[in-house]
Amino acid sequence: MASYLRSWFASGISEAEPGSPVSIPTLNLVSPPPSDDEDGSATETEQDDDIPPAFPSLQSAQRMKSSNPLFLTDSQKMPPPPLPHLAQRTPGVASNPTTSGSSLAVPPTTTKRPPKPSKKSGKVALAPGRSPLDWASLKSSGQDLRGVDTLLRIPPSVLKKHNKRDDAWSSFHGKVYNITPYMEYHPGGERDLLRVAGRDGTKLFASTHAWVNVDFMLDACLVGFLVAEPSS
Ligand code: HEM
Repeated sequence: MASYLRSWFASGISEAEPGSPVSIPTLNLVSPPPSDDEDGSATETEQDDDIPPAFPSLQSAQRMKSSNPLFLTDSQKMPPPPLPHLAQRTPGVASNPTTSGSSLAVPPTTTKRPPKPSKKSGKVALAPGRSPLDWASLKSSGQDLRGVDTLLRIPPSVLKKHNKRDDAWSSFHGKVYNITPYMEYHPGGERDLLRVAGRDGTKLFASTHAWVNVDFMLDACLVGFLVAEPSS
């Protein structure tokens, strides 16, 4: 192979042709060191060049010392694992995972129905035009949302009377608000809001959504301040 390449180089690239418009650089051939196939014993159709030499070398000390054979016969090799009994498997039926090791059946955790969400409390679908943004617009519209002319001093007995859907007051942190206009805008629904109608709702409010700023939400609905019951 190497001799063939050398002869090809020698014949193909020699000198630039005189008078040629393009000057082809001259390739100075350096004779390679003589190799084994120079003696003419190797033929041009030789196929062995790509086969690597044996490793460790056939005459190496490792081969001499070792009593174990480097290449195992088929009978000396470890047998392959047994094939799964696919033919005996019924499609759709879980095979015993302790004996088979695998299964295509649905995992048992997903066969149990998820619990239905509780409808007791939670976010409700607000009617069109009753979004938090609509509430903000209503608050700043200047419309009277208090229902009173001046701020009042309100004892619990008076607060108690305002406990209906169309006349609902509630107190939070000592301030009394008319929550009636907010009913349709409450993301938690009217029913939950009515639970605090006519009484102090501070505790229930805080346990439901302490992050909501009630004073900001209902500032336009302030009707007065909760006071102690007057002694008669
Ligand atoms: C008048 C005072 C109240 C105001 C201004 C108010 C305001 C709000 C606001 C702004 C939200 C939305 C919160 C959010 O998306 O993070 C909300 C949700 C809610 N509110 Fe109220 N709320 C009031 C009273 C109450 C009361 C007394 C209850 C009774 C339990 C209640 C129950 C709920 C519930 C269940 C939600 C839905 C929580 C959720 O799943 O996100 N709210 N409320």
